Amino acid sequence: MKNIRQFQIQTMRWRSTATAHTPHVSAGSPEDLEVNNEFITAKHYSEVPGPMPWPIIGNTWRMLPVIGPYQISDLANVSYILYKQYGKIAKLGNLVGRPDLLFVYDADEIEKVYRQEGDTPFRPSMPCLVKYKSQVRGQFFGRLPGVVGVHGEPWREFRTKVQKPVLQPQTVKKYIQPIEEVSDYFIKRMQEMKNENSEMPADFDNEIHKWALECIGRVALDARLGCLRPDLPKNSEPQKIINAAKYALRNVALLELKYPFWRYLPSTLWKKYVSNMDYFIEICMKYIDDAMLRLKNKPQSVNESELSLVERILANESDPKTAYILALDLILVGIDTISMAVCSMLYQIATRPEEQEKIHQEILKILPNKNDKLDASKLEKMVYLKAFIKEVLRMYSTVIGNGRTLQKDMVICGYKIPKGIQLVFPTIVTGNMEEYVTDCKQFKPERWLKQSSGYIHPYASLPYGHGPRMCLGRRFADLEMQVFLAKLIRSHKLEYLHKPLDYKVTFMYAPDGELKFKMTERPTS
Ligand code: HEM
Repeated sequence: MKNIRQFQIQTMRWRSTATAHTPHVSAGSPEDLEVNNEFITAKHYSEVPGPMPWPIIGNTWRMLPVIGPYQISDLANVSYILYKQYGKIAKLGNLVGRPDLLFVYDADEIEKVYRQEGDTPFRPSMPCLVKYKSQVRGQFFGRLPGVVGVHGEPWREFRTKVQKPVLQPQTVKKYIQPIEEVSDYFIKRMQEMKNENSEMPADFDNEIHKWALECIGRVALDARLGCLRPDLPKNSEPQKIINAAKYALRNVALLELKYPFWRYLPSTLWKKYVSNMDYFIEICMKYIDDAMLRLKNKPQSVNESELSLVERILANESDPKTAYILALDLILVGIDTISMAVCSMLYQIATRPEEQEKIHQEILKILPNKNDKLDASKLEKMVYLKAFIKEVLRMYSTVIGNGRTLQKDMVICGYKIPKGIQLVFPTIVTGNMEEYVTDCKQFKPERWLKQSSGYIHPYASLPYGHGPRMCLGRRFADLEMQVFLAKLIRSHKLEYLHKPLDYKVTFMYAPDGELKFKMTERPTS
């Protein structure tokens, strides 16, 4: 709020001088002049349209149970409603304990913000995690507490250390075979899970979470955690890790928007959040410690290309804590995101037989024999499957939007927006706007193929975000989805024979209901 007040005083000053200067540009080049003119002619921040705040409680009441019209589970619709009511920029202001939220639905303006974000972009999500990492368990996390819920220089320093090993295609390729092994085993388990109608159990989404944790275990810990064992008890450690990671992510929106009072008083929800995080770290650390011990005792590989992700990080780092903290971050955000994306992919495949057949035919050509194994060049050839994945993420973006806290004043959609405001880029809306995507209402994976004639604005559908802060796990996420779907559809036909499901926001946006897919083995060739 202090920033907004400063900004208002500043803009009053600009208005009172005929040859106004903005605080961050000096009139010189034609571009500077253009920016200056933009600031002079832009409308004041207070004129940005949006729902009227109530006295004292502002707009937070809109998220409250019963009386509030905005439900967290319905945030995707709220994004649409704000767009329909107010246009390409809408302000949800006067929220308890937090800066205003400014929804931007203009892909050109989104591009402008991303292009100017500098090398320490600020993604405002999860202030509860910021407080947990920096204050509640500040001693444990230390000076470089990872990337999630970390900002400024500490974020940049940590991200620089891990960026190359995590995103290097060479490292990712090393995991094709391990992810294939985990996925093959999971598909076998799915066959065993089938009921008398050949359908998956009602809690199949939990089984997908186990597959996701098993994949992350291979990537971040070099270990098979045994999550897919048929006899895994409900109170097993892997299941507890899944529950704790889900709890941590799924309560962020509640803590941030519905019950933000933890900022002032340690509310029950906040205390639960802290004890859940403590518990999550305690169990994960056991597995991470085991992994580190195993790696320490393993004969050193001289060839860098042989090294796993963790080994690469350990080889470049004198402090093993980097590998520990990276593993915690990847496990925390890498289970529920990919699992809910896979739930969405499976639902779309099962309910779109024509597209499923195209995927099947493509995979058959690439893997003609039942026991053929995958490699990088085969995955490369799966252009239709990759396009299908992109199209699901466009129409049903698993993460419904991204955000940035403005680090300098900017003109957006013709309004002067002060530093400190939190921008929301609702991918779920912009990815479905005709202006940015030709025939946006049609599900058309072909639009992503090279020869397609349709138009897609490059900043309208960004499921993994953009720029230096873009999703750190995106290469693994793409690999895991591709490998699992390719292997499943190569060998099985998938159907969904129940009432159509609606999509809902938990933290992720995914089908809401029991995923009782029918799975029929295809004749082997
Ligand atoms: C389909 C699945 C996934 C989607 C849609 C997704 C989406 C996103 C988005 C939108 C961001 C914010 C990026 C930005 O600010 O520009 C993000 C950040 C992040 N994601 Fe993902 N993600 C997925 C899977 C994963 C997986 C599997 C992992 C871990 C293995 C992961 C790890 C991360 C991390 C660590 C960050 C924080 C990066 C930073 O702040 O530096 N994600 N993800």
